[in-house]
Amino acid sequence: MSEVLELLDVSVVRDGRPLVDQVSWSVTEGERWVILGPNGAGKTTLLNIASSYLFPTTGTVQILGEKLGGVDVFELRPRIGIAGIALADKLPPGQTVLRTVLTAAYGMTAHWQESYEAVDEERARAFLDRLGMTEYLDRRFGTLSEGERKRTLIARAMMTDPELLLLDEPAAGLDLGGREDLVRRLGRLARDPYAPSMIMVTHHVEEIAPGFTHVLMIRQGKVLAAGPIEQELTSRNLSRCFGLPLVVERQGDRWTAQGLPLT
Ligand SMILES: Nc1ncnc2c1ncn2[C@@H]1O[C@H](COP(=O)(O)OP(=O)(O)OP(=O)(O)O)[C@@H](O)[C@H]1O
Repeated sequence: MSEVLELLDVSVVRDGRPLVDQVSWSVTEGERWVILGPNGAGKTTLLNIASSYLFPTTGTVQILGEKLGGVDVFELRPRIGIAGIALADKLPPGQTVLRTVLTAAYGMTAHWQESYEAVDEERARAFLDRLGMTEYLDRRFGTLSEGERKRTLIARAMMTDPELLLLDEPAAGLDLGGREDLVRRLGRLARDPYAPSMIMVTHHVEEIAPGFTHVLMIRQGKVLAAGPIEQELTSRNLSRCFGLPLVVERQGDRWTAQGLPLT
């Protein structure tokens, strides 16, 4: 098993303040990680490092065996799939869902003159189908609901056959049905042995799909806990992470958390 991601003593400092503070973390091939933490904790900053878009102020980062700073990021990036809100804003709203997914195969956000291979189109249709988007192939991306947009972005991220898949709050803004539908689909992906290693940022333990194996908890840029989910996703760790008394429970293969009542 090889390391997919390795951060050693990584800090990101802006305006004299560490957004990520001496983080050491490694993700091994096949693992599925959840990053949990309150608003402003540094979760997206960590994902931006993992996607090679942000270089740390200090420390070293290895992504898919390549050292950040010593590798051409344009060769590295196609090996990483990213589904996040920031990307959604960069995609042309007038482009169809199918085109939106297809353009990922060529590492671009809009389609110009490139001719797509039939095999690419088949792949795009297959990923969209797995995410329940078959009925929307010809719809314009900009007209999709938030849930439909998120599922399209995940299909898009899978297009390049990435070795590492990064999901930034995939269930944020979804209604209960939409969340549960997405969690089921992510669960299927997480348990697929051929699926890439995965890192998902979330605010809610209810959004952790079955099949996720590890959790990293971060608060004010510092890692509070990192390791196997059954070991680290405890009431104690979660309470420290979010800064109030919380009780976390496992129900079957899902998680729930509640604050303790005020006395
Ligand atoms: N370029 C920047 N310059 C200064 N501060 C920044 C910059 N980018 C992010 N920050 C700050 O760094 C902190 C961590 O941001 P980050 O987006 O990583 O948090 P997060 O855990 O993803 O938060 P959320 O859950 O709200 O999305 C925040 O306080 C944010 O305001």
